[in-house]
Amino acid sequence: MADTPLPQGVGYGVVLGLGLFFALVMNVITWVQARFSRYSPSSAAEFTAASRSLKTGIVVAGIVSSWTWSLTLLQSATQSYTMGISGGYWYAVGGALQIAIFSVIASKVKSNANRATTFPEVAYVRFGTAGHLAFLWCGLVCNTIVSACILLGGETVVSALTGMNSYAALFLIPVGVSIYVATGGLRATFISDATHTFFLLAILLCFVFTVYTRSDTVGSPARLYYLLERAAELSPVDGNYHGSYLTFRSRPGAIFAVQSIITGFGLVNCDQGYWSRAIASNPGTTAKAYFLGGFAWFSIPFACGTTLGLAARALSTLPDFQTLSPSDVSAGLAGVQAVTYVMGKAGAVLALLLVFLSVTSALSAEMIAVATLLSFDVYRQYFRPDATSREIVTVSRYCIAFWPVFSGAIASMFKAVGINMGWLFYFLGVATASGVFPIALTFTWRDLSKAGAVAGSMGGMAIALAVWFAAAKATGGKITVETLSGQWVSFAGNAAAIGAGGVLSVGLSLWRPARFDWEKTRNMRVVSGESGSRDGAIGESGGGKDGDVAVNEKTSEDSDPEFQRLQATDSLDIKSLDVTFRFYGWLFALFAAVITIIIPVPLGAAPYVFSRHFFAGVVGIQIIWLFLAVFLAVALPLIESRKALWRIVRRPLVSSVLNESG
Ligand SMILES: NC(N)=O
Repeated sequence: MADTPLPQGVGYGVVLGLGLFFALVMNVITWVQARFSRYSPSSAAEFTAASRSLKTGIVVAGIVSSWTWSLTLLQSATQSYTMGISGGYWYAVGGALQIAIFSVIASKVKSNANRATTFPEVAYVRFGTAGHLAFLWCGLVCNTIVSACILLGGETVVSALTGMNSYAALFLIPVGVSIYVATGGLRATFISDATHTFFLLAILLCFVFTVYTRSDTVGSPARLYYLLERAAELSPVDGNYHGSYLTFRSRPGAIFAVQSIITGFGLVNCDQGYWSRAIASNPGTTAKAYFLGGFAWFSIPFACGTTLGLAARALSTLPDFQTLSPSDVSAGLAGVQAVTYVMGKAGAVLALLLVFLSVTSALSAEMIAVATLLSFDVYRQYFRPDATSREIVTVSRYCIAFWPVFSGAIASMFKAVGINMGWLFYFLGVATASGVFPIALTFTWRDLSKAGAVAGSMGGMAIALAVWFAAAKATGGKITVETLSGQWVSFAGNAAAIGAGGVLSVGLSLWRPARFDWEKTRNMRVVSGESGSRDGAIGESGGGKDGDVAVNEKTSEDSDPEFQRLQATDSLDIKSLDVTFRFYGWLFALFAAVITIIIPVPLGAAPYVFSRHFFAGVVGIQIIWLFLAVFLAVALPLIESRKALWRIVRRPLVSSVLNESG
């Protein structure tokens, strides 16, 4: 994009002004909550795990918002722009499956390691230092690449729309986020997530309605259909049936489907953020929240692909639509250019806000995840085993201050050597998917051995990198940024990562099974000196009352609330958790079968290009799905927290009246 639709000042205004405004609002909320509810962010359990007591709606909002990266919005549109409607669909499948499968894994986390805070901690109990360091490495690699990817997506859009200096954007975007995360901890990220999700979905709905009902250039599914037919004549998709953008019979779509699913599995398993959320939620609500979160999140990349990506391709047939260079497309600018063309400056401002919101909420989740890993698995594990709750919170805050600088520097290095967000997306699977089997099996399979866990995660990563480089050399003659991002090359790296991780971890464990006793992880030690719970906070759970898993409360002589909490949660009803595990196992299998087989396979197997009516039906489903997401991620948290919100609003009012009259 040569000219920028907005002045540079708008870029700085949004990045710094809006970022600091959010920080201020979140600080006020955190202060009010610490003052008028029972949760204080000075406790480690509250800071890193939100006292493990959040309700379904707020966890759904957190999951949707933290899983909606700049990459989600931009790359899904790019995929549909380049390979047609199946691109955005497969992007959505890839991410939604991984979130939804956590509903199954989460029951196992609860029943087998409810006292854990991080996934490497559990590896330490099961496999000792080697397992701990291997998993910690996987976690840190994942958080580093994801943070860089999120920042590069945000930077590309901010500088393309406003001309803001790229390196300034990379370092300034995280400033406001780090302030509110450092003060409020995980619960602050959940609350900001819910707010972000509301605006994000509202902006997305605005784009969808403008493109399909109000725009002079598109304005209806029928007109978009007509323009896409022309686009297929002018620049047909190599490997698609009749070169059409409206078919699932697509070779690049099929390759991307596999890549997207592998990458998604690698990302959620290696990202501490998703384990934190599994732990933070009430046992009765965790599984439900993950399933609903995956279902709601699907609507976002699906809409970005089907609306923004396809609109960009359709508009490219018009003479006054600015041509996108291959690097613009790879950097994720297709969708942004489409809304800017359709809505003018208003579209540019909304796109800027949309991407900025997604960057900040996703980055806040990454920051808290990294701070949790560094404070629990480095500081407490290797430097200060008797660290108190307060010390852990202090170290977490230093880590949150450090992470923006570190990830900004890494992203700048990538930028300087010509690596953009799209390239990193393909690299993510290569770098993380070897951890999928070893990490997931750590919580679910007692026979997983130390050799299997370490060789699977670390050996798998080494094999994946070797295969990736070899494939680039074999197909492109040399190893360059460009040859490494070829579709078959990254497919080979992704497949090697998940395959080698799986074969090594399962194979070595079958050879010498560990026969692990889950009581050891159920009795893990927790941080000493936990306290800080008072009563009633935003998103607070009803003590398991609304859940589908029984929690047998026990009374204790001990006055420490954290001790009492553990007494209660340690007596989780394992049988009920097994029922939850089986229920969500079946539900997940059904969801996976529908979105990966029942819908796309017949569509892809048949020599079929969507008819005009069929396409209009898909657009309708897309809109209904977005509204369902609004209900699950915006309305539900408000409905569930209405009493706590009212208490928080009422207490300052009552105390100020009492102060005045006293
Ligand atoms: N969060 C993802 N995979 O977009």
